[in-house]
Amino acid sequence: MSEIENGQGLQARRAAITDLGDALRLLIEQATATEAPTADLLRAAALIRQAGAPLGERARGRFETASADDLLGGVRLYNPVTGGGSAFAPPLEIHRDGDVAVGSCTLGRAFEGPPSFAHGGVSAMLLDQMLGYACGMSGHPGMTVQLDTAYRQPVPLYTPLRLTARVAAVDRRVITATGTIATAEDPASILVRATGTFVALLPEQAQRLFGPVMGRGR
Ligand SMILES: CCCCC/C=C\C/C=C\C/C=C\C/C=C\CCCC(=O)SCCNC(=O)CCNC(=O)[C@H](O)C(C)(C)COP(=O)(O)OP(=O)(O)OC[C@H]1O[C@@H](n2cnc3c(N)ncnc32)[C@H](O)[C@@H]1OP(=O)(O)O
Repeated sequence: MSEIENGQGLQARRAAITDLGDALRLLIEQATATEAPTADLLRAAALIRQAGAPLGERARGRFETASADDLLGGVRLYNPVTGGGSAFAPPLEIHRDGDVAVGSCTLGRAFEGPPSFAHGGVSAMLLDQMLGYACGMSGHPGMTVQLDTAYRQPVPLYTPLRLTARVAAVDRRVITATGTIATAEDPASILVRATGTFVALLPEQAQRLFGPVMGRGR
């Protein structure tokens, strides 16, 4: 894509993707929290369809990575958990602190399960990402083959959260990682704990699963 062949164009595109993601996340928050009159809902639906139409004119296929992504460099702008371009992502921000991955995010209304608290599947999704990041960070990237979650207390919406993950054991291709969710205000009170098992892919497994994607050379 010639538009992003120079680095400046790439930075501008990534910033624009994140700007669009911010706008979409605001829209989702407004749309899930709204009690506006019914006529306003219909008007908004029509305007949103109109606004989105140009985006559909050039779309990538299933096996094409986004031109602004850098798969091997770990840049995934549409990751549904961490991606700044994803309407669906909180987004979760993760950084490394020694051998621990530390994450932060705040969940809005769209992630609600029990009234005023997060859906359990959302907590599992956040922890899967955290554990996967800890595996990659430790030099043992793998795919999740099992994820066990213990829900000790509900996770509140509209509250800054602090997540952690670390690798507990590596046995040849099998990596075990553990993680937690707490509020940023009270990080010692663990709301959700998870233990995940990850498997490092054999070359033939990687080829079978990701060959069609990697073949495109991005
Ligand atoms: C890619 C390079 C990246 C470089 C990254 C560097 C830094 C990156 C930093 C951060 C990365 C950031 C974030 C990470 C992102 C996301 C996290 C989310 C990850 C996911 O969300 S990913 C999607 C969900 N995930 C799947 O979609 C997997 C479906 N699955 C399969 O595709 C197969 O399952 C496969 C191919 C994985 C394995 O193939 P298979 O199943 O045939 O297993 P195989 O024979 O190869 O066994 C090998 C050993 O695993 C043991 N084993 C198997 N299952 C087990 C279990 N349940 N419990 C305990 N051990 C188990 C066996 O017992 C054996 O152990 P042993 O070797 O000791 O005998």
